[in-house]
Amino acid sequence: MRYRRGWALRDCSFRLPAGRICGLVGPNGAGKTTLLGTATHVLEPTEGDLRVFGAAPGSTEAVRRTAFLAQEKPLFRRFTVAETLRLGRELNPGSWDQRAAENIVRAGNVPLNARIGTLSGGQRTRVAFALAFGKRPDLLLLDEPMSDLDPLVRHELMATLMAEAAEHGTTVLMSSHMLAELESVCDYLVVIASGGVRLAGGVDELREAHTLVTGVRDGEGTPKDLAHHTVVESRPSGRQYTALLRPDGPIGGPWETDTPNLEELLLAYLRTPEAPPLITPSAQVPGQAHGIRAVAA
Ligand SMILES: Nc1ncnc2c1ncn2[C@@H]1O[C@H](COP(=O)(O)OP(=O)(O)OP(=O)(O)O)[C@@H](O)[C@H]1O
Repeated sequence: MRYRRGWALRDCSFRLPAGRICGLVGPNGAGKTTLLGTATHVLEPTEGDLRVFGAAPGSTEAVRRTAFLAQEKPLFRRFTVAETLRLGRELNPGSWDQRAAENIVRAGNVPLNARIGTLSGGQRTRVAFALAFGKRPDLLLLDEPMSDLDPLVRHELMATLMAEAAEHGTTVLMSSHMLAELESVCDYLVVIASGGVRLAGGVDELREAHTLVTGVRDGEGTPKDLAHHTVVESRPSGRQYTALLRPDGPIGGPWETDTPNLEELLLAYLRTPEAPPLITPSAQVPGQAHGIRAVAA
Protein backbone atom coordinates (compact mmCIF):
# COMPACT_ATOMS: atom_id res chain seq x y z
CA MET A 1 0.00 0.00 0.00
CA ARG A 2 1.53 3.23 -1.14
CA TYR A 3 0.36 6.65 -0.01
CA ARG A 4 1.55 9.94 -1.52
CA ARG A 5 4.40 10.08 0.97
CA GLY A 6 5.62 6.63 -0.04
CA TRP A 7 5.16 2.96 0.78
CA ALA A 8 3.32 2.21 4.02
CA LEU A 9 3.29 -1.58 3.59
CA ARG A 10 5.47 -3.54 1.24
CA ASP A 11 6.60 -7.14 0.95
CA CYS A 12 3.92 -7.89 3.50
CA SER A 13 3.18 -11.52 2.78
CA PHE A 14 1.50 -13.77 5.34
CA ARG A 15 -1.39 -16.11 5.93
CA LEU A 16 -3.58 -16.14 9.02
CA PRO A 17 -5.09 -19.60 9.53
CA ALA A 18 -8.83 -19.65 10.29
CA GLY A 19 -9.88 -19.90 13.92
CA ARG A 20 -6.79 -18.24 15.39
CA ILE A 21 -6.71 -15.20 17.65
CA CYS A 22 -3.91 -13.14 16.24
CA GLY A 23 -2.14 -10.12 17.69
CA LEU A 24 -0.97 -7.54 15.16
CA VAL A 25 1.96 -5.69 16.65
CA GLY A 26 4.26 -2.96 15.38
CA PRO A 27 5.57 0.49 16.28
CA ASN A 28 3.54 3.63 15.59
CA GLY A 29 3.26 4.14 11.85
CA ALA A 30 4.24 0.53 11.03
CA GLY A 31 1.17 0.01 8.85
CA LYS A 32 -1.25 -1.89 11.12
CA THR A 33 -4.27 0.33 10.40
CA THR A 34 -3.32 0.31 6.73
CA LEU A 35 -3.32 -3.50 6.71
CA LEU A 36 -6.73 -3.65 8.42
CA GLY A 37 -7.99 -1.05 5.93
CA THR A 38 -7.00 -3.22 2.98
CA ALA A 39 -8.63 -6.26 4.61
CA THR A 40 -11.93 -4.39 4.94
CA HIS A 41 -11.88 -2.74 1.52
CA VAL A 42 -11.54 0.74 3.02
CA LEU A 43 -8.25 0.91 1.08
CA GLU A 44 -7.38 -0.60 -2.27
CA PRO A 45 -3.85 -2.09 -2.29
CA THR A 46 -1.51 -0.38 -4.73
CA GLU A 47 0.02 -3.74 -5.64
CA GLY A 48 -0.56 -7.34 -4.66
CA ASP A 49 -3.77 -8.69 -3.25
CA LEU A 50 -5.48 -9.94 -0.16
CA ARG A 51 -8.13 -12.61 0.34
CA VAL A 52 -10.67 -13.06 3.12
CA PHE A 53 -11.75 -16.72 3.21
CA GLY A 54 -10.75 -16.87 -0.46
CA ALA A 55 -12.91 -13.86 -1.42
CA ALA A 56 -11.94 -10.29 -2.34
CA PRO A 57 -12.38 -7.93 0.66
CA GLY A 58 -15.11 -5.88 -1.09
CA SER A 59 -17.16 -8.93 -2.15
CA THR A 60 -20.58 -9.62 -0.64
CA GLU A 61 -19.20 -12.85 0.85
CA ALA A 62 -16.25 -11.14 2.60
CA VAL A 63 -18.34 -8.18 3.80
CA ARG A 64 -20.97 -10.52 5.24
CA ARG A 65 -18.38 -12.55 7.13
CA THR A 66 -16.20 -9.69 8.43
CA ALA A 67 -16.70 -7.22 11.28
CA PHE A 68 -14.30 -4.33 11.81
CA LEU A 69 -13.90 -2.33 14.96
CA ALA A 70 -11.99 0.75 13.78
CA GLN A 71 -9.63 2.70 16.04
CA GLU A 72 -11.89 5.77 16.21
CA LYS A 73 -15.02 3.61 16.82
CA PRO A 74 -17.27 5.46 14.36
CA LEU A 75 -20.88 5.44 15.57
CA PHE A 76 -23.79 7.82 14.96
CA ARG A 77 -23.64 10.25 17.87
CA ARG A 78 -27.33 11.11 17.73
CA PHE A 79 -28.53 7.50 17.77
CA THR A 80 -29.39 5.93 21.08
CA VAL A 81 -27.68 2.66 22.06
CA ALA A 82 -30.89 0.76 21.22
CA GLU A 83 -31.09 2.45 17.81
CA THR A 84 -27.45 1.58 17.17
CA LEU A 85 -28.16 -2.09 17.88
CA ARG A 86 -31.24 -1.89 15.67
CA LEU A 87 -29.03 -0.57 12.88
CA GLY A 88 -26.83 -3.65 13.37
CA ARG A 89 -29.89 -5.89 13.22
CA GLU A 90 -31.24 -4.30 10.05
CA LEU A 91 -27.87 -4.27 8.29
CA ASN A 92 -27.20 -7.91 9.12
CA PRO A 93 -30.45 -9.76 8.55
CA GLY A 94 -30.17 -13.46 9.21
CA SER A 95 -26.97 -13.35 11.25
CA TRP A 96 -27.62 -10.68 13.91
CA ASP A 97 -27.48 -11.89 17.53
CA GLN A 98 -29.44 -9.31 19.52
CA ARG A 99 -28.98 -11.15 22.81
CA ALA A 100 -25.17 -11.24 22.53
CA ALA A 101 -25.07 -7.54 21.61
CA GLU A 102 -27.42 -6.51 24.44
CA ASN A 103 -25.52 -8.62 26.98
CA ILE A 104 -22.29 -6.76 26.18
CA VAL A 105 -24.01 -3.38 26.58
CA ARG A 106 -25.83 -4.42 29.78
CA ALA A 107 -22.66 -5.81 31.38
CA GLY A 108 -21.34 -2.24 31.37
CA ASN A 109 -24.58 -0.73 32.69
CA VAL A 110 -24.85 1.39 29.56
CA PRO A 111 -28.50 2.52 29.31
CA LEU A 112 -30.14 1.42 26.05
CA ASN A 113 -31.90 4.78 25.76
CA ALA A 114 -28.71 6.89 26.11
CA ARG A 115 -27.48 8.77 23.05
CA ILE A 116 -24.06 7.70 21.76
CA GLY A 117 -22.83 11.33 21.92
CA THR A 118 -23.39 11.40 25.69
CA LEU A 119 -21.39 8.24 26.44
CA SER A 120 -17.81 8.15 27.72
CA GLY A 121 -15.07 6.96 25.34
CA GLY A 122 -14.93 3.56 27.03
CA GLN A 123 -18.73 3.17 26.96
CA ARG A 124 -18.74 3.98 23.25
CA THR A 125 -16.07 1.35 22.71
CA ARG A 126 -18.30 -1.14 24.50
CA VAL A 127 -21.22 -0.34 22.17
CA ALA A 128 -18.89 -0.68 19.17
CA PHE A 129 -17.83 -4.10 20.51
CA ALA A 130 -21.50 -5.06 20.87
CA LEU A 131 -22.12 -4.06 17.25
CA ALA A 132 -19.15 -6.10 16.05
CA PHE A 133 -20.06 -9.20 18.12
CA GLY A 134 -23.76 -8.96 17.30
CA LYS A 135 -22.88 -9.43 13.64
CA ARG A 136 -21.50 -12.90 14.47
CA PRO A 137 -18.61 -12.48 12.06
CA ASP A 138 -16.27 -15.26 10.96
CA LEU A 139 -13.43 -12.72 10.85
CA LEU A 140 -13.25 -10.02 13.50
CA LEU A 141 -10.75 -7.21 12.91
CA LEU A 142 -10.01 -4.95 15.87
CA ASP A 143 -7.80 -1.86 15.68
CA GLU A 144 -6.40 -1.11 19.13
CA PRO A 145 -9.63 -2.07 20.84
CA MET A 146 -8.32 -1.74 24.39
CA SER A 147 -6.78 1.73 24.32
CA ASP A 148 -9.61 3.59 26.11
CA LEU A 149 -10.89 0.81 28.35
CA ASP A 150 -10.26 0.58 32.07
CA PRO A 151 -8.38 -2.56 33.21
CA LEU A 152 -11.49 -4.38 34.46
CA VAL A 153 -13.45 -3.72 31.27
CA ARG A 154 -10.46 -4.78 29.17
CA HIS A 155 -10.34 -8.02 31.08
CA GLU A 156 -14.08 -8.58 30.74
CA LEU A 157 -14.25 -7.79 27.01
CA MET A 158 -11.19 -9.88 26.23
CA ALA A 159 -12.75 -12.81 28.14
CA THR A 160 -15.94 -12.32 26.08
CA LEU A 161 -13.84 -12.21 22.92
CA MET A 162 -12.07 -15.46 23.76
CA ALA A 163 -15.28 -17.25 24.79
CA GLU A 164 -17.08 -16.16 21.59
CA ALA A 165 -14.12 -17.05 19.41
CA ALA A 166 -13.79 -20.47 21.05
CA GLU A 167 -17.52 -21.20 20.71
CA HIS A 168 -17.93 -20.02 17.12
CA GLY A 169 -14.42 -20.58 15.72
CA THR A 170 -14.11 -16.86 14.92
CA THR A 171 -10.82 -15.72 13.41
CA VAL A 172 -9.60 -12.58 15.17
CA LEU A 173 -6.91 -10.12 14.07
CA MET A 174 -6.30 -7.48 16.71
CA SER A 175 -3.77 -4.66 16.62
CA SER A 176 -2.48 -3.64 20.00
CA HIS A 177 0.45 -2.08 21.84
CA MET A 178 -0.47 -3.86 25.09
CA LEU A 179 2.04 -6.67 24.88
CA ALA A 180 1.34 -8.26 28.25
CA GLU A 181 -2.37 -8.48 27.49
CA LEU A 182 -1.83 -9.94 24.06
CA GLU A 183 0.02 -12.80 25.75
CA SER A 184 -3.12 -13.86 27.61
CA VAL A 185 -5.42 -13.56 24.58
CA CYS A 186 -3.54 -14.44 21.39
CA ASP A 187 -2.39 -17.78 20.05
CA TYR A 188 -1.03 -16.28 16.83
CA LEU A 189 1.12 -13.30 16.08
CA VAL A 190 2.06 -10.98 13.22
CA VAL A 191 4.69 -8.31 13.82
CA ILE A 192 5.17 -5.61 11.22
CA ALA A 193 7.84 -2.93 11.23
CA SER A 194 9.15 -0.61 8.53
CA GLY A 195 6.25 -1.72 6.33
CA GLY A 196 7.19 -5.43 6.25
CA VAL A 197 6.46 -8.60 8.23
CA ARG A 198 9.11 -9.32 10.87
CA LEU A 199 7.48 -12.26 12.66
CA ALA A 200 4.43 -14.36 11.85
CA GLY A 201 3.27 -17.66 13.29
CA GLY A 202 1.77 -19.44 16.29
CA VAL A 203 2.79 -17.89 19.62
CA ASP A 204 4.16 -21.18 20.96
CA GLU A 205 6.10 -22.03 17.80
CA LEU A 206 7.60 -18.52 17.69
CA ARG A 207 8.57 -18.63 21.37
CA GLU A 208 10.07 -22.08 21.03
CA ALA A 209 12.11 -21.02 17.99
CA HIS A 210 13.98 -18.58 20.25
CA THR A 211 16.23 -18.82 23.31
CA LEU A 212 17.06 -16.17 25.82
CA VAL A 213 20.72 -16.50 26.80
CA THR A 214 22.40 -14.86 29.79
CA GLY A 215 25.87 -15.15 31.20
CA VAL A 216 29.31 -13.60 31.51
CA ARG A 217 31.38 -13.12 28.39
CA ASP A 218 35.09 -12.69 27.75
CA GLY A 219 36.00 -9.78 25.50
CA GLU A 220 33.82 -7.76 23.16
CA GLY A 221 31.22 -8.65 20.53
CA THR A 222 29.22 -11.86 20.18
CA PRO A 223 30.78 -14.67 22.27
CA LYS A 224 32.45 -17.29 20.03
CA ASP A 225 30.30 -20.20 21.19
CA LEU A 226 27.12 -18.27 20.22
CA ALA A 227 28.39 -16.84 16.93
CA HIS A 228 26.87 -19.49 14.65
CA HIS A 229 23.33 -18.89 15.97
CA THR A 230 21.14 -16.07 14.64
CA VAL A 231 21.36 -13.24 17.16
CA VAL A 232 18.11 -11.26 17.08
CA GLU A 233 19.17 -8.85 19.79
CA SER A 234 22.07 -8.67 22.22
CA ARG A 235 22.28 -6.46 25.27
CA PRO A 236 25.79 -6.44 26.68
CA SER A 237 26.29 -4.62 29.95
CA GLY A 238 29.98 -4.76 30.83
CA ARG A 239 30.85 -8.45 30.97
CA GLN A 240 27.24 -9.45 31.52
CA TYR A 241 25.76 -10.61 28.23
CA THR A 242 22.06 -11.13 27.45
CA ALA A 243 20.82 -12.06 24.00
CA LEU A 244 17.78 -13.38 22.21
CA LEU A 245 18.85 -16.05 19.73
CA ARG A 246 17.31 -18.19 17.06
CA PRO A 247 19.44 -21.23 17.83
CA ASP A 248 20.86 -23.28 15.03
CA GLY A 249 21.46 -26.46 17.07
CA PRO A 250 22.26 -26.90 20.78
CA ILE A 251 23.70 -23.95 22.69
CA GLY A 252 27.10 -24.83 24.17
CA GLY A 253 29.15 -23.02 26.77
CA PRO A 254 28.41 -21.68 30.25
CA TRP A 255 25.15 -19.98 29.32
CA GLU A 256 21.87 -19.91 31.14
CA THR A 257 19.08 -20.48 28.65
CA ASP A 258 15.36 -19.91 28.80
CA THR A 259 12.39 -19.72 26.42
CA PRO A 260 11.34 -16.06 26.09
CA ASN A 261 7.83 -15.01 26.99
CA LEU A 262 5.81 -13.21 24.34
CA GLU A 263 6.65 -9.75 25.67
CA GLU A 264 10.41 -10.44 25.66
CA LEU A 265 10.17 -11.78 22.12
CA LEU A 266 8.16 -8.82 20.84
CA LEU A 267 10.32 -6.21 22.50
CA ALA A 268 13.48 -7.74 21.00
CA TYR A 269 12.03 -7.62 17.47
CA LEU A 270 10.58 -4.13 17.94
CA ARG A 271 13.96 -2.85 19.14
CA THR A 272 15.81 -4.56 16.28
CA PRO A 273 13.96 -3.97 13.00
CA GLU A 274 17.02 -5.19 11.07
CA ALA A 275 16.79 -8.71 12.61
CA PRO A 276 16.07 -11.35 9.96
CA PRO A 277 12.32 -11.99 9.72
CA LEU A 278 10.78 -15.30 10.78
CA ILE A 279 7.61 -16.49 9.10
CA THR A 280 6.73 -20.00 10.25
CA PRO A 281 5.31 -22.50 7.72
CA SER A 282 1.71 -22.07 8.98
CA ALA A 283 1.93 -18.33 8.24
CA GLN A 284 3.45 -18.63 4.77
CA VAL A 285 1.31 -18.03 1.73
CA PRO A 286 1.36 -21.35 -0.19
CA GLY A 287 3.51 -21.18 -3.30
CA GLN A 288 4.77 -17.72 -2.48
CA ALA A 289 7.86 -16.95 -0.44
CA HIS A 290 7.75 -13.17 -0.81
CA GLY A 291 5.51 -10.53 -2.28
CA ILE A 292 2.75 -8.24 -1.19
CA ARG A 293 0.07 -10.54 -0.11
CA ALA A 294 -1.93 -11.10 3.05
CA VAL A 295 -4.58 -13.74 3.49
CA ALA A 296 -7.12 -14.76 6.09
CA ALA A 297 -8.11 -18.28 5.10
N1 LIG B 1 -4.05 8.67 4.35
C1 LIG B 1 -2.73 8.66 4.42
N2 LIG B 1 -1.96 9.44 3.63
C2 LIG B 1 -0.61 9.42 3.69
N3 LIG B 1 0.08 8.64 4.53
C3 LIG B 1 -0.61 7.84 5.36
C4 LIG B 1 -2.05 7.81 5.36
N4 LIG B 1 -2.47 6.91 6.28
C5 LIG B 1 -1.35 6.42 6.84
N5 LIG B 1 -0.23 6.96 6.30
C6 LIG B 1 1.18 6.66 6.64
O1 LIG B 1 1.36 5.25 6.47
C7 LIG B 1 2.16 4.72 7.52
C8 LIG B 1 1.39 3.62 8.24
O2 LIG B 1 0.31 4.20 8.97
P1 LIG B 1 -0.72 3.32 9.83
O3 LIG B 1 -1.78 4.24 10.34
O4 LIG B 1 -1.14 2.15 9.01
O5 LIG B 1 0.22 2.83 11.03
P2 LIG B 1 -0.15 2.06 12.39
O6 LIG B 1 0.79 0.89 12.48
O7 LIG B 1 -1.60 1.75 12.46
O8 LIG B 1 0.25 3.14 13.48
P3 LIG B 1 -0.28 3.42 15.02
O9 LIG B 1 0.31 2.34 15.89
O10 LIG B 1 0.34 4.75 15.31
O11 LIG B 1 -1.77 3.44 14.99
C9 LIG B 1 2.55 5.90 8.40
O12 LIG B 1 3.82 6.36 8.01
C10 LIG B 1 1.48 6.95 8.10
O13 LIG B 1 1.99 8.26 8.27
